[in-house]
Amino acid sequence: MTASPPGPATPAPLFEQAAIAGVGLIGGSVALGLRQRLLARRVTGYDADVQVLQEAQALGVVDDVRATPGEWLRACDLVVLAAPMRALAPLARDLAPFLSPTALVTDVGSVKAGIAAELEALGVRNFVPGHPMAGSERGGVTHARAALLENAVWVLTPTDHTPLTALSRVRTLVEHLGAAPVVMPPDAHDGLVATVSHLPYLASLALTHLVARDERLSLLAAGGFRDLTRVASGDPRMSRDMVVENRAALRNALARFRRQLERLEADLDQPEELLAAAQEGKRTRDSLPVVKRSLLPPKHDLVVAVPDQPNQIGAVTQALGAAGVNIKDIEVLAIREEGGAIRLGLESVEDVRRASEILNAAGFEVRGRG
Ligand SMILES: NC(=O)C1=CN([C@@H]2O[C@H](COP(=O)(O)OP(=O)(O)OC[C@H]3O[C@@H](n4cnc5c(N)ncnc54)[C@H](O)[C@@H]3O)[C@@H](O)[C@H]2O)C=CC1
Ligand SMILES: O=C(O)C(=O)Cc1ccc(O)cc1
Repeated sequence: MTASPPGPATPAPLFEQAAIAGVGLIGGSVALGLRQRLLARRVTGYDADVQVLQEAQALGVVDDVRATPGEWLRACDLVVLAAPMRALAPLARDLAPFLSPTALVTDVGSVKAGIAAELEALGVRNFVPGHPMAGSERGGVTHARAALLENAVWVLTPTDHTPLTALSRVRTLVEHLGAAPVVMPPDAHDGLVATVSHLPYLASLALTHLVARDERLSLLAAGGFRDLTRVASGDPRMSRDMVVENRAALRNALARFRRQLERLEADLDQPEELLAAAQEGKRTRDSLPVVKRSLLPPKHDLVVAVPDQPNQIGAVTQALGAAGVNIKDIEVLAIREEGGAIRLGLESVEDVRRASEILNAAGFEVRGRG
C-alpha cells in the first residue's frame, strides 16, 4: 500500500514490540493497522493454529510468529487478545505468567464482563477490556484489513481496578488505529450489544429457519430478506459462543423484542398505529450513522445516482478520468434503498465541483456530501 494512512500523525511508534494473540479477522486487522500506521516497531503473531501463523506471515500481517507462549512475551509492551470468545480466558491464563508487569494488555471480545473479571483474577494489572464494533461475517486472517477498524466505534470498558494510565494508552492506540473510543462499564456494554448485535443475530437465525427446507420460500427471499439475515452467515461456533456468553442480557433484549412483535401484531388491526410505527421505524433506520471505511481518508465526497443499466459505473469513472479528476475512493451505497448510488471520494472541493459539472453534463444526478 502506498497511500499515507488516515488518523493523527505518529512521530515515534507508540509501542516497541506488540503481540497479537489470535491472528484472525480482528487480530489480523489490528496487526495490519499497527504495521501500516507505524504504531509498533515490531508485531509478533501468536496463534493456536500453525497454519494461520504461516498465512499471517505470508500475507505480511505480522513481522514474526510464535506458536507457543514463552519468555518472548516479556519483551512485549502491548498484548492484544483476539481469540474467539470461548478461548479468551484460557488464552489469558496461558499468557499471564510471561507478561511484563508494565505491558499494556487489551482484548477485542464481543462480551466484556466475564473477561474483565477473569483478567482481574489473574492479576493482570494494565488490562483494558475492549470491543471494536466492526467486523464481518467472514472471519480468518485472509479477510483482515486495517480499514476494517477505521471510523469504527471501539468500546473500552474499564473496571474500578483499571489504571487510568492504561485506559488512556489504549484510548490513544484506538485513535491511532483510526477508530473512535467510547468508554463505559462492562455491564452497560453487554446490555447494549445484547440489543444491537446479539438479538439481531438470533432474529436472523429465526428468520432463516423459517425459509429453510422450502425451496419456494428461498426462491422468493429477495434483497430485504438477505439484508436482514446477513449476520446468520457468520461463523456458527463463534456466534454461538458470543450469544451464550451474554445470555443474561440477551434474555432481557429478547423479552423486549417479543413485546415489540406483539405490539406490531396487534397494530395489524389498527392501521393508523401501524403507520406511526412504520414512520418511526423509517426515521430511526434512516438516521443510523453510516460508517465510512476506506483505505484512504474520505475527504470530499460526491454521491452519484446510477441508473440500473450496464456500464454506468464505467461511464462515471471514464468521464472523470478523461477530465483528469482523480477518484481516491469509491463505495457502492445501498442499492435498493437509494435506487442505485455510488459515493466517490475526491481530492478537493474544486474536484467535487468539476466532477459535478462533468457528470451533470453526462446526464447523471449528483449530490455533494460533507
Ligand atoms: N468477527 C467479528 O466481526 C468480530 C469479532 N470480535 C471478537 O474478536 C475475537 C476474534 O474474532 P475473529 O477475529 O472474528 O475470529 P477469527 O476466527 O477470524 O480469528 C480467531 C483466531 O484465534 C485463533 N485462536 C483460537 N483459539 C486460540 C487460542 N486458545 N490461542 C490463540 N489463538 C487462538 C484462531 O486460530 C484464529 O486464528 C472474538 O473474541 C470475537 O468475539 C469483535 C468484533 C467483531
Ligand atoms: O458483520 C457485521 O456487520 C457485524 O456486526 C459483525 C460483528 C460481530 C461481532 C461483534 O462483536 C461485532 C460485530
